[in-house]
Amino acid sequence: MNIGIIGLGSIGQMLVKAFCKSGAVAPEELVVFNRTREKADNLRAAYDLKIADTAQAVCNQVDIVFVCTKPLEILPLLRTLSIPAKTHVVSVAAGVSIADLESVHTGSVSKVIPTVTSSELRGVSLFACSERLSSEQREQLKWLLSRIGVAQEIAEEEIETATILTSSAPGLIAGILESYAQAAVRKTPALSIEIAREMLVETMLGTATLLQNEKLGFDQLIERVATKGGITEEGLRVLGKTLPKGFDELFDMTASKHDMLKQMIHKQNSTL
Ligand SMILES: NC(=O)c1ccc[n+]([C@@H]2O[C@H](COP(=O)([O-])OP(=O)(O)OC[C@H]3O[C@@H](n4cnc5c(N)ncnc54)[C@H](O)[C@@H]3O)[C@@H](O)[C@H]2O)c1
Ligand code: PRO
Repeated sequence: MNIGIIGLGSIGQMLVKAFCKSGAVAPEELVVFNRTREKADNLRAAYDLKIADTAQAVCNQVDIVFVCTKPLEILPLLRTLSIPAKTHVVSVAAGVSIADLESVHTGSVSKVIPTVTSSELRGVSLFACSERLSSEQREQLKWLLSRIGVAQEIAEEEIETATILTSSAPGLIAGILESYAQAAVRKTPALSIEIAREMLVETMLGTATLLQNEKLGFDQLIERVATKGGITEEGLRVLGKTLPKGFDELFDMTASKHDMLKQMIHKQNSTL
């Protein structure tokens, strides 16, 4: 199976690394193109993949192509290409819908929202497929994504909220952890920020492992940690007062950003 990747930024490079690391794809089966050639050359130093000279050249020689450019770059790029109808086009862009993709490609299209944690073969890739997909194409996509983490098929109307739980989450969690560490050091300046960060990372890994291995619910873990009348209970009370409002705002603002992006994409599509 030949797989194309157009755009080798954070997510395009992650896909190359994850597909190779998982063994899902042999490097020789990958055909890549990036606007700046240097990124492709750097990857080539580690993986024996093929570098195409143009995006069109990628599309001419693959069964499935992952387009990993920014949301506003996807449709203009796809419009310049003559993509064989048998080629399955997968967009990873937030805000670009299946209908948008179907307006620029006569063949099968899918929307995937990957996550950077797939470079560790962990995390959730969201996917939604067009009705044009054959069952083989759908199974192939699901298989590829399940090799680099959990492949979660999802209705398009749910994908934006789910993106915040899966794809944005590593960045959001890092932001939460930084704020957690900074607050600890503000409280106790003798504590080093580096040690505070290390303690949180190890604790987060332990927490996730415990939840998963013992199949604990969040409420069960809370009960195990929070001694009745103890310290953690007090911390949870504070979180219960402050976090719901903050998380509601987070989902509202990221939904607004998705809406803004979709409007720009539709405006762009109607003027092209
Ligand atoms: N970063 C994430 O965690 C993440 C997660 C899910 C989805 N996405 C989506 O992935 C896409 C890329 O995001 P990113 O964070 O990797 O951005 P990025 O800016 O790191 O990468 C974009 C890459 O596309 C290349 N590019 C631009 N136009 C091109 C063209 N015409 N032909 C070939 N290459 C071209 C750029 O040179 C760059 O290397 C976005 O649409 C984003 O919504 C990102
Ligand atoms: N990274 C992309 C963004 O921040 C999409 C979800 C994760 O826009």
